[in-house]
Amino acid sequence: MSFRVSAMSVLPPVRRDRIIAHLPQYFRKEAALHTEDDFHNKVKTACQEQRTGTVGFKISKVIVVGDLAVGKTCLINRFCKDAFDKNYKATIGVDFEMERFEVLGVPFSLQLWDTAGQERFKCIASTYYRGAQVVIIVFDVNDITSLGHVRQWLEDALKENDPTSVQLFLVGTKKDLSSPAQYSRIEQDALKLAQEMKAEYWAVSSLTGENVQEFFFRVASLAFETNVLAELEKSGSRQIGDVIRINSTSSNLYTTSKKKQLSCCQ
Ligand SMILES: Nc1nc2c(ncn2[C@@H]2O[C@H](COP(=O)(O)OP(=O)(O)OP(=O)(O)O)[C@@H](O)[C@H]2O)c(=O)[nH]1
Ligand SMILES: [Mg+2]
Repeated sequence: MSFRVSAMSVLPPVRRDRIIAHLPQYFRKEAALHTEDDFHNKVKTACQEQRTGTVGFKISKVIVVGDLAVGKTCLINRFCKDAFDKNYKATIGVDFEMERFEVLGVPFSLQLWDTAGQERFKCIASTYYRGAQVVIIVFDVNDITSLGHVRQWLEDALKENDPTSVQLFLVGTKKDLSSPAQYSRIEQDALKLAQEMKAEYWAVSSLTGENVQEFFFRVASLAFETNVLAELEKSGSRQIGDVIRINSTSSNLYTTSKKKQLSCCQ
């Protein structure tokens, strides 16, 4: 008797509120990773024709960094657990949550790494930065100092990753505590910084939930889109020749992979 266990049969179905059928829009046009109305046509076709290769089985790593108490843990908890705790409990080292989505009918998972902002835990936390596809840098819209530290967080996160392939987001939290006038002042600075860093800018409130789901849907969608495009490029260049290459020199398997291996301690 043959017995097959596939990932699909082991995992429970994706939650109905994690199904993404259209590209969620950016928050601010002037600081968006791209401003297209919908998913790339190539991506839509590939999903329809089920030509997404291994994308559906991969898990994309997302790291969330930023100063202590800016609201990183609350942001993740609002999205993953629909909960909010007004008491501050510092993250010690790191925590992570898995979130499963279905994008254009294809399963897609994000592994969200919540890191510690406190200086004394930073050293442990930074050992988990490596291999991130998405970096989310968080600041508090009521605290200009936390915005000032964003560049340092970026530098630390990119040390452990390939800067050319990371998708970057800059997120202002605690929007509920800010008056519209105060908010729009800090937004000017945040937008400028986001543009310089080539990051997509968002402002959210984990207390009210404002923009939280929209933000994570956008992250999942853009990460997914990038992965499908990369997969298509790979399969486009592979074709018949690759079978021959695999059979003849196995070392080619490694030389075709461009992934950079960075050392942890420098
Ligand atoms: N009003 C309001 N308070 C918030 C919001 N997000 C977080 N807070 C509060 O800010 C404090 C810090 O939140 P955390 O999410 O624990 O901060 P963190 O960035 O994870 O801090 P570390 O783990 O030390 O790096 C807590 O008291 C939260 O209740 C928000 O959107 N609105
Ligand atoms: Mg925390």
